[in-house]
Amino acid sequence: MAHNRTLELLSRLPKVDLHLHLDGSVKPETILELALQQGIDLPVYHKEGLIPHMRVGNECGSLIEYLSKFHFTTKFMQSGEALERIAYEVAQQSAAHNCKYVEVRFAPQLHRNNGLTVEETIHHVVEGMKRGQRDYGVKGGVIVICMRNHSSKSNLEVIEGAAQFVGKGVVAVDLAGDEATYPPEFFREVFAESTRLGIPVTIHAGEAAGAVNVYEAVTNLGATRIGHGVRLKENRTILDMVKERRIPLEMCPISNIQTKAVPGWEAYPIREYLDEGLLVTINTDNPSVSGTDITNEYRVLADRFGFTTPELVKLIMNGVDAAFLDADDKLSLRREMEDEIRCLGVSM
Ligand SMILES: O=c1[nH]cnc2c1ncn2[C@H]1C[C@H](O)[C@@H](CO)O1
Ligand SMILES: [Zn+2]
Repeated sequence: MAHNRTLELLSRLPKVDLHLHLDGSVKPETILELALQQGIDLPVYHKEGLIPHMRVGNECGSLIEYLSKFHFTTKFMQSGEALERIAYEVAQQSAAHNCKYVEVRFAPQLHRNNGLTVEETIHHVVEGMKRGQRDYGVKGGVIVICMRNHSSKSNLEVIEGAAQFVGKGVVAVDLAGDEATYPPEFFREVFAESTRLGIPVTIHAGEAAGAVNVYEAVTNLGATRIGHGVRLKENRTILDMVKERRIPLEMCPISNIQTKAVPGWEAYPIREYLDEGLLVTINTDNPSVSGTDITNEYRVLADRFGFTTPELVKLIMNGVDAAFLDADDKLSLRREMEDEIRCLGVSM
């Protein structure tokens, strides 16, 4: 186990989180308050009792089971006010772990039950993050998600909505949901539109299905980053392509074990990928569903794989390199983080 000094250092190191879902980052306390405000019944009225409804347990057997937890939370995320509040609270929670930059992703079509438009949902999430940046100093960007189980029409609406906010808070678009049932080739038409509009793309791939999905995402959907990519190790040729093109992998260790992207920690390829020279980044995916936070992700890696402090710093700085930021903003984030790391007495 990482002893106290390592844990203390991990929590103080400046970090980034590039893969975090808004609807997987809701505090149970917030659900309690939103339910009262919105007049929605809850199964229980105390924080501890809500956790089992929001979080997966050790017995989680698949991505499908993992995804079932989101139905509970999204019921409370159907107003602009709720979206803004939850985005704001992501910045608050990020600051508590010295996370300097966070890319928050959400699927607009899951938040329209009470009549919000796609653009309105995006507007409120952007506003919440802006307010979070003002109050907590956490910089951020929004990634707008298309869902695998939605129609092309619905996903095209999402791309068009996202395009309105590029340069005004939105940094990319994504594809999430049940990967095994809906392979990436079903979405060529949708992502042809994001390419046409010049919006950067990241795709969840190689999580609940094989490496060919990573190939499809990069070559036909225009992905310049990959969500997870855990199963890339199953195909040497595709792994080499990802390496040559310097496509960052947004890995989310705790979530990847829970969804059974690999059978267990002994099969988790992070050490292999780092040694191969792949651009691996560490992220949380869904703090409230996975019961994790960004410090915990690094702690688990230190414990399970014996990563040294310089290796952990390398993983952190890979995240800065992979961020959907323009060159100037990336350089200033990099400098700010390097200065802070040096101040902690860690050599770079
Ligand atoms: O790890 C994931 N893989 C695929 N889909 C996911 C993952 N985590 C969350 N989602 C889905 C469920 C959410 O409701 C949706 C939008 O954030 O994205
Ligand atoms: Zn995800």
